[in-house]
Amino acid sequence: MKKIILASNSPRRKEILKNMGLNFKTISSDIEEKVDENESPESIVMSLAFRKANDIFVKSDKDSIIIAADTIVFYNKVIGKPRSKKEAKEMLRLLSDNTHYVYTGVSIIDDKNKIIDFVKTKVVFKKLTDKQIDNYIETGEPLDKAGAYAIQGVGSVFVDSIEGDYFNVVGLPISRLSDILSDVFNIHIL
Ligand SMILES: Cc1cn([C@H]2C[C@H](O)[C@@H](COP(=O)(O)OP(=O)(O)OP(=O)(O)O)O2)c(=O)[nH]c1=O
Repeated sequence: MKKIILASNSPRRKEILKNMGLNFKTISSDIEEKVDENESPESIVMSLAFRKANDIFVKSDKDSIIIAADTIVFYNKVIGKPRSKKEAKEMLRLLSDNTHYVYTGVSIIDDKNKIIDFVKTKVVFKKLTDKQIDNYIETGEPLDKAGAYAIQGVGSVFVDSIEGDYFNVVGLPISRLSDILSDVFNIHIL
């Protein structure tokens, strides 16, 4: 059986994969997450996911399968992780009372296959007051999250509805990933 490596620093991705009962280890990739904002959101997340996976693939034993992902929010433009509280506030004001899309690119590679795919989830936000945004930022939750919120945390109270895979918003489209593992890599979660 090949060794599975999750190329990620994200505790959320680790948790989602762990819940599937798979045996894997985590190694964080340290690629620079530079994006060309003129590219489409799907090509941005797919290319970053592939670069994270490939970074670890080239440093690993050849009998490894590497999984990596990248998540961004899209509302008229690409919204990544906020670099400051001020940026977090700007992002949350943009998302307030609007519909945005969360894109997660996922890449799975071994010595025979290099798969890159993405999943898109629609998220509708309620109207937020400045006070709610300020209080939320003070929790510290938004700072390492694309779009400056966490649907799995207190940020859930901002969400009116979603259409699509919830886990894709949290950072790992586990249902699609499981299909790819099964169809291409002969790894069956169930
Ligand atoms: C929208 C949203 C994003 N996020 C997170 C998922 C990702 O971890 C993060 C986006 O940053 P990413 O660059 O995709 O991932 P990361 O830097 O956290 O981890 P790594 O590159 O090492 O795998 O935002 C949530 O946890 N909840 C949410 O609701």
